[in-house]
Amino acid sequence: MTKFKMAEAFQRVNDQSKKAFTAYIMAGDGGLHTLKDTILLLEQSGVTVIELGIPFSDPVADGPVIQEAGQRALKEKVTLTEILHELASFKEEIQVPIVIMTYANPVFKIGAGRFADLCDTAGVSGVIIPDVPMEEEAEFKEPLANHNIAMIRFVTLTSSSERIAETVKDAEGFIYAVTVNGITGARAGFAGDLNAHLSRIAEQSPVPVLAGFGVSSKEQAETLGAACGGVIVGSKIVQLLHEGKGSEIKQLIP
Ligand SMILES: O=P(O)(O)OC[C@@H](O)[C@@H](O)c1c[nH]c2ccccc12
Repeated sequence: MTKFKMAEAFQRVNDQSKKAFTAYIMAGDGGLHTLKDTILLLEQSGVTVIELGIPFSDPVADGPVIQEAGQRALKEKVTLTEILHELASFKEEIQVPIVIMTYANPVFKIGAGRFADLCDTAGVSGVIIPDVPMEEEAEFKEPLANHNIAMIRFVTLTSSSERIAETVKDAEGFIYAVTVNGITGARAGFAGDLNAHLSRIAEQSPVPVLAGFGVSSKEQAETLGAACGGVIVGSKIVQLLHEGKGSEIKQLIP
């Protein structure tokens, strides 16, 4: 059921002539007991997909806002297994598809097979592991595929056209199109030819292409979304939640 739930969510957005909006949050930031309410808030705000980050001690791609959220979550001592158990406990009450964003190490600790089983029990639709390149994805992807859970791939600004073609071929869930070189977090602006890059990927991709890194306003979401399937917003949402301003999240969605 799982990856199909995500495909249905994208279809619904498309039927309304809208673009997808994926919200990233850090599991355990504010305590694991807040997870359900945060997910329900995002669902009510109108997000299409939730990317649920797993705290990790060495988050190489995370910018300062996400790193700090990870530090707060690590202080709560929440583990990948606990997060997936917690998710399983209320999965019947949420509609919005969930994608788990974790570095490879927490998965290695429990094993890729057990990870896939726990994701399945938690009703997870997809998985993003940013430190696992396509060449090494098989050991994670196969057990996930047995449960119809998508393994999401990245395209970056420096990916060659051959690389892009290879990445979108058999892509699952969506393509994560990274909009800047570097780490996550707000940016003043984007490269002038970014929209051309995004639409080139979107033309070839069988699944939606979502642009992420540095998107922090509704205007940016609109501009980038015009060239592809939509956007992913992380740092801005993590910041708003931390400041107790979760009710403002809906204003970011075009
Ligand atoms: O925070 P930003 O700039 O809005 O970007 C999303 C990003 O934080 C989220 O998708 C993410 C969090 N950690 C990551 C690690 C790698 C790739 C992506 C991520």
